[in-house]
Amino acid sequence: MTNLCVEARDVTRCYKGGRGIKGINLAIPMGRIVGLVGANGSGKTTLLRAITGLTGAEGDLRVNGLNPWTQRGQMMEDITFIADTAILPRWMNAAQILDYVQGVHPRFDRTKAERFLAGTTVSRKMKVRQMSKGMVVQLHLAVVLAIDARLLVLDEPTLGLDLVFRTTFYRTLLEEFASEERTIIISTHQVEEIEHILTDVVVLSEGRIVFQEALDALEERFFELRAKPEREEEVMRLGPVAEWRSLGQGHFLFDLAKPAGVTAEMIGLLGEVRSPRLADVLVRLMEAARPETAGVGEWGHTVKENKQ
Ligand SMILES: Nc1ncnc2c1ncn2[C@@H]1O[C@H](COP(=O)(O)OP(=O)(O)OP(=O)(O)O)[C@@H](O)[C@H]1O
Repeated sequence: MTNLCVEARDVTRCYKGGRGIKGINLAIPMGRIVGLVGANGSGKTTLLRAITGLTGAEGDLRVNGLNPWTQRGQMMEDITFIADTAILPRWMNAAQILDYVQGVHPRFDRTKAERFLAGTTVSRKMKVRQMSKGMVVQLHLAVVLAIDARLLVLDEPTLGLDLVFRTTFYRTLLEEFASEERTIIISTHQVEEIEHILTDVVVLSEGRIVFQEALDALEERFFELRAKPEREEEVMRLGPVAEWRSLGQGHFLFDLAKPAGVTAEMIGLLGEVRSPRLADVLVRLMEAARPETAGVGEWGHTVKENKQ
């Protein structure tokens, strides 16, 4: 029995013009909370739809050990997939939605959902169209948290919500759903909002995975150096993976995994070193992976003027 929740080997779904996802290799162990990050059109939704069996693809894909295309019915008993929290049928009231989920999902615990809703402002008789977006999220959370699934797939679940509801959504998810036996995959554009709950991050660019790493390892791997102009030539010789300017000062991102031989101590001799923000690392890596910005080195260099 495998302890991998998602295992993808060379998964490819090509649309016209070479768009889609290409050669995806992924191994997500059970119990992880994975952030799927990438620019618009990078393939996040396509990958999540393949994982949930909604989109066909070439290659090998196993979800909880099952084939999403030939064993979808059985596979979905253990998965909850939310494409958008705003899609609940507007003409139904909260109680009818719970009736519906109870009818279609064998692992739905109605009592648990009712208990969760009792602590919110959503009443059982209220129709979805009468609810604010925040209330719809509460209702959605009640459904999600009451389904005893081993994999929860969320495709930009908090789009269009205000900060308070976004924060509540993720906090509740972490407190009420996450466990060692459950895996969560969340696609998002706002990685800084969820980085505190993630264990891993996967970055897509133009349909390919350009980076995947556990967050713990990321902290050990990446350093940001602010160097004085007179030291910049020396800095460049150490092979930063990206560089940008802010208020005239050069910022250099180093990945200690490449090139081999560079250490934090060597970097520290050339200026002020700090841990970069995750969002900064990911944005620089995504920029560097794009053909129009890629330059020297495996990731390429990006030189950007940051006006802030
Ligand atoms: N059914 C389809 N037919 C044709 N092209 C498609 C289809 N679905 C997706 N694509 C293309 O595949 C690429 C990846 O799309 P996808 O929706 O997976 O990206 P995404 O990363 O989720 O984007 P966003 O962040 O904007 O939601 C895009 O270029 C898109 O136009």
